[in-house]
Amino acid sequence: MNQRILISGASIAGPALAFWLARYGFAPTVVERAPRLREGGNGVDVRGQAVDVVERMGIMSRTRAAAADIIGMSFVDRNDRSLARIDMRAIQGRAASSEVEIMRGDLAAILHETTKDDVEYVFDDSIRTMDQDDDGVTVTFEHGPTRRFDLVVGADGTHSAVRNLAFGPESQFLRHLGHYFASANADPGLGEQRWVTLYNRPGRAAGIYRSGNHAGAKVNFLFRSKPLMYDHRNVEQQKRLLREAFADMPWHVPELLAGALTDPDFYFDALSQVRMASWSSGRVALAGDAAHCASPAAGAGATLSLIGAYRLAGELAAAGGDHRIAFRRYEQGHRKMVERSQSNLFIGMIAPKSTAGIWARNTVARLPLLGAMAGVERRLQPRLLPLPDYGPAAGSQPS
Ligand SMILES: Cc1cc2nc3c(=O)[nH]c(=O)nc-3n(C[C@H](O)[C@H](O)[C@H](O)COP(=O)(O)OP(=O)(O)OC[C@H]3O[C@@H](n4cnc5c(N)ncnc54)[C@H](O)[C@@H]3O)c2cc1C
Repeated sequence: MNQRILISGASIAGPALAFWLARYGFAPTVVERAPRLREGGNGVDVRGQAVDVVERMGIMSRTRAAAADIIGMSFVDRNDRSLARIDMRAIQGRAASSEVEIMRGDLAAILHETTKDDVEYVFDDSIRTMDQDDDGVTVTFEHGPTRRFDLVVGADGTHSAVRNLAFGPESQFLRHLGHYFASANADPGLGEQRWVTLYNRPGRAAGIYRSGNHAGAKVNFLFRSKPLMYDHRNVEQQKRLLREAFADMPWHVPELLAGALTDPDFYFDALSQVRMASWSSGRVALAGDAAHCASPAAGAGATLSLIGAYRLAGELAAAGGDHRIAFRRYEQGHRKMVERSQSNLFIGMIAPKSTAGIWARNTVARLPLLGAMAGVERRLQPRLLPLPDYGPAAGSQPS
């Protein structure tokens, strides 16, 4: 039952889901709009239960070997004098745990490399229409021929095309968090190795992210703004908005901007959350940011995607491919963790609204108690449902 599964999106959620589906005997196909695997983005965290998922996938040693090894954030003034530092390893409890921060592109590459022999990947294409009936879904594509699948999963990010087709326009589900974020590859020859160096003006932050395992750097920009009207697929419009927002900013911003605006992997988006009452509609389900983006400000996107993909595939296997049972159980198992992550934002710390706010942030950052306070807060978090073990014995295999 329900053997052929189409997944839209080849970033983190899509390939992770394909991995587990192939492991359980399903036949996944991944369609990705970009002509190749996208390499952009900063470090993403593999935390909590996602560590177990990555270990069960057998890719933990590769993931750890590619770790970005970031220590924390260093706040500087316009003359590069240090104002304060935050050791993020202590705050996240990373130093004494097996959790990993890894460049998003490196994690995507590991997932793709691990799955490419067992999974059909189609790059440079996108779903155009989906037509569900009792037995399956007929899918037409922008370029390829019409095909028939048993199930479709949208793992195509915050602006998911699958969600648009099956659930309606994104305006119903996207919650704007009052900021825009951009990231690009550039090497201005600035910033400290293994630190994110940040310069602030009220409501704006420009930064250099220099990981421990890459020669180049990532440059980042965050600015406060009410919702802006632009086409999220039009990169030139996004670049113009970024240029305008940072036009008068001192420090090294002019050269960071110059580098970012010429990078082909330039990434720009609103900080927003996806909130939905349900993650499935008939034979179509959503995974990762498409279902429940917590925003880069939560630092949980990759973790949630890895866990959600594990649960979705595992529930399908456990239910013998019955999507009605599996989609319900996937949601029951995963939602609590999503809600917890969506309420855990730290935007205010990165781009305080006012000069006084920047001063207060720097003062708090100098307190030695910050790591201990975060540890207490972590221990007070509500307990999550344990990660199920969906071995082949957990349920019947698809026939
Ligand atoms: C280039 C890039 C840079 C990022 N940078 C950061 C960052 O710096 N910090 C951070 O916290 N998060 C970043 N993210 C988001 C982060 O990857 C996610 O929050 C998290 O890893 C969950 O991933 P996901 O697979 O659900 O979605 P995403 O990582 O958003 O991936 C969605 C995938 O679907 C593809 N896609 C989109 N539309 C279609 C379509 N119509 N048809 C087929 N494929 C489609 C996209 O090209 C992409 O590969 C970035 C994402 C991308 C794609």
